[in-house]
Amino acid sequence: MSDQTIIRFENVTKQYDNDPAVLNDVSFEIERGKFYTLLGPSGCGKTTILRLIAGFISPSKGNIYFNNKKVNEVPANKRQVNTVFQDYALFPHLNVFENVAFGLRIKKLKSEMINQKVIEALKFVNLEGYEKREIKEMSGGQRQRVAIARAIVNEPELILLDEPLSALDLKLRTEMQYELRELQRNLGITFIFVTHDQEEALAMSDEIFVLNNGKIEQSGTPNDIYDEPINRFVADFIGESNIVEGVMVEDYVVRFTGKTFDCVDGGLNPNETVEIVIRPEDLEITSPNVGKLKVKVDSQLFRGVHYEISCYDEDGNEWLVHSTKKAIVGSEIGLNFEPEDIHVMRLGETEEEFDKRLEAYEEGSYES
Ligand SMILES: Nc1ncnc2c1ncn2[C@@H]1O[C@H](COP(=O)(O)OP(=O)(O)OP(=O)(O)O)[C@@H](O)[C@H]1O
Repeated sequence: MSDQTIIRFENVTKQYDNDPAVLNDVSFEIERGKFYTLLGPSGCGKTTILRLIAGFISPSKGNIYFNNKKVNEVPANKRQVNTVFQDYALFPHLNVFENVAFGLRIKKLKSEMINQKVIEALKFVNLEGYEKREIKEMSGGQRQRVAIARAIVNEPELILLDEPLSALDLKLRTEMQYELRELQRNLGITFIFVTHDQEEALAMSDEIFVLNNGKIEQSGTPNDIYDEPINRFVADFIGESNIVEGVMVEDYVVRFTGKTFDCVDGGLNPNETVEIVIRPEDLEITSPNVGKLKVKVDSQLFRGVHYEISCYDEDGNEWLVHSTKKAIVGSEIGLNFEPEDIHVMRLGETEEEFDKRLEAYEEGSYES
């Protein structure tokens, strides 16, 4: 554990009543001053993690530490945490100023102090001058900023954001992604952000936790997760992928679609069955006799920045290609890629096993 750790989950399981566990033996650490994203499909347990951190619910098993102190039973109002909810949960009968001032009034701060802090928080979210406005007179994006001002005015150590951008249209959503990221950097407070939108997670986060069925499948920087997904779920969930079965020949050599290719992976057993991921943007279109793979173009969609081309090889595997070059539907083309574009995944490997294998392999001491 580093000195920077603010939250630590130690083998946390959460079960509601006698239902099956919605979080299952989850362990992770959150560091000070970073932007984290919990990413995963509906029902995977993202909100449950936020509610455990906020103190709205307690774990069924395991421990939660806040600044190295166990807080399993510490109530929400005794934690230095503020939550921005999906619907913002603003008070419709109070104006902008009073919405932001609410928590400070409960703490019984002097009115000059409240004034100063509220104005400062509104300045931070670019809403200076909006103090007297009614909530119903504010747009979706502005309401979002009021909710954030209400969270930061309390100077929490941690801000939790539960899908705060999901109600906004695409343009405003993109704008708010920039704003939120900028705000987090300027404040230096840890943000934990929940989304099921993978592009949003990749764009905003220092670190992403990919969740599935109450477990963390993989955690890491956006680059780590995009470039080295550890299994089919992560590869599929983060971006689009071509996934085919293969066999490891030896370190740096893998066989798939009946051919042998150089790759950059190792630490696997010879003849071990593996899964291969190649991202659509890493496939380059060339003539059929030159390409490493020969495929037939099945369909093509223009996506603005690229064509999305669906092809099939002779074994019936589908290959999705993102290319600025147009292809002809029904024609044969070749596909090229570099050794580092091939990502090899060991079947059923956990994140811990993956990290250990990589470490041992890089140190040259791997024994399988
Ligand atoms: N109070 C509760 N009582 C019983 N089951 C619950 C309760 N709250 C959540 N659950 C269940 O726990 C599971 C995880 O829910 P959670 O809200 O954490 O998921 P999520 O990943 O945030 O989903 P979404 O993206 O849809 O909000 C779901 O199956 C949900 O039905």
